Amino acid sequence: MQNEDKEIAKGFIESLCGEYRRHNYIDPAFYETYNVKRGLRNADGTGVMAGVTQIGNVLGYYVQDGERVPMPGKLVYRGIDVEELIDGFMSEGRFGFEETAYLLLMGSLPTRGQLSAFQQLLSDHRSLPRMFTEDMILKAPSPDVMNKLARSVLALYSYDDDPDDMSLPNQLRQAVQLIARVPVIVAHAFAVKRHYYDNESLYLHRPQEGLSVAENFLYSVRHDNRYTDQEAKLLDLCLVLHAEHGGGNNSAFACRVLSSSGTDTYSAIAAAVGSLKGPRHGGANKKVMEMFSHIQENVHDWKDDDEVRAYLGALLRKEAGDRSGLIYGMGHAIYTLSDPRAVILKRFAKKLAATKGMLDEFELYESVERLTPEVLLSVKGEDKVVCANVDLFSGMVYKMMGIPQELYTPLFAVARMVGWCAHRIEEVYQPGNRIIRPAYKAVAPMRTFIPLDQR
Ligand SMILES: CC(=O)SCCNC(=O)CCNC(=O)[C@H](O)C(C)(C)COP(=O)(O)OP(=O)(O)OC[C@H]1O[C@@H](n2cnc3c(N)ncnc32)[C@H](O)[C@@H]1OP(=O)(O)O
Ligand SMILES: O=C([O-])CC(=O)C(=O)O
Repeated sequence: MQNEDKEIAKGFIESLCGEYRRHNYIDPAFYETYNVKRGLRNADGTGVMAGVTQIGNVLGYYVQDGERVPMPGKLVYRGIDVEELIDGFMSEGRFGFEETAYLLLMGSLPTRGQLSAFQQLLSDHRSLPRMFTEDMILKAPSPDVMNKLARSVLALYSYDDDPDDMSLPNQLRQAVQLIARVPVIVAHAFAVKRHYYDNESLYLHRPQEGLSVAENFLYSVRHDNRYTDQEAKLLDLCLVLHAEHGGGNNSAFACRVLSSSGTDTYSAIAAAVGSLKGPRHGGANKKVMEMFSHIQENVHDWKDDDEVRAYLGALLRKEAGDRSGLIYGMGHAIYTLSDPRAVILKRFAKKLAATKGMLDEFELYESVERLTPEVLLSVKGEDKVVCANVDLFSGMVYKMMGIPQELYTPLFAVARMVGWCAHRIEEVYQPGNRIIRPAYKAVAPMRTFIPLDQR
């Protein structure tokens, strides 16, 4: 398009925006008038009950005499407290992500034999279809790895001999294949992104037989393939912590909504990837890093609470940062006093910061965690109990491991793929499940059609 035509098109779009604004305002008071559950949340902030699941449970409050009472957060996978699960495999010195994937998909902890057969199955399904990287990743690069991941998941449909077969064996095969392949897709999409957008050399590593998901990931994204056992075990822990979060989180629910229509696995999972990319959901881990670079640039004395408080206030008033009005890494739909994953990650972040000489930065994160509730109260009058969520410290851990920022949200997707697949299969196989179809209160008044020359 010529520059002049671009200007005309821009002017027309601006006039369309004015037209849109004139006819499309919805008064927020309607939510109360019509008792509409904004964000599918009840008036007390609890989520509307939209389904039944055996996969994961997220506890952040209890209800007493009709009141929501805050409590320390708990995350439960298939009835097992995640903290107990982690202690279990870590104390025995093994990787836990594959075991967690088996637990979440199947509903029971694997025996030694089942675990090694499952690891082998993942390994056998890891390689991408012939020419997939060349045709689907290299030829249409994206500056955003999550965008490339969503498109690649969708593209896998055309490489699958039975993409629409809804039988359990086929659904499980697709789930295992996706869990195994997504780390490879992410590694290749990242390499291609660096090559095309950052003018870096291109290297594409093949996954190695016998390595865990965490080891293979580090092996693939590093040009020299090198990693330490300590790094791989820490990444494995991060993957376990991000693997699942109940049926109501935005991406799992998106996956369940699509699955309830009877659509194929790739469509449902691509939608979940798209949801996770959002900055209020998994994309927050990348936003946390951007936010801290703004804080670090603009707050001169990181130890001065008044200065930090003032900057957080400016963030909330949309006067600083990305002007979204959000303090990323803080707040959660369910957790109140604490997010158990943030508690664990904070512990590791502190240990790593001490060894890397980054304690000042760690303490700044702690100040943001400590000061956000009072700033939310003073700026927005919001007195809900808010805590750090999983995204506050995960990025700092990844940063100290030398993992590039573009991979933070994709790593979340690598882990959450397990939860999405488990929720999809549950949605498809629950007897009595119906298409998910909530209602929207229509508020536009009726009017008559006006012929074109009379408008
Ligand atoms: C993996 C994950 O998805 S974890 C979450 C990652 N997201 C973030 O870190 C982004 C920052 N946090 C947030 O935006 C929110 O806390 C969410 C999206 C996580 C949860 O949102 P909600 O369930 O609506 O939170 P809640 O009911 O506590 O919100 C009450 C109000 O406080 C605001 N609020 C809550 N947390 C924050 C925050 N961190 N920064 C600014 N405002 C906040 C909400 O926007 C809402 O305001 P509104 O009434 O004007 O709409
Ligand atoms: O549960 C939610 O709303 C968000 C989520 O997925 C998580 O915290 O991991």
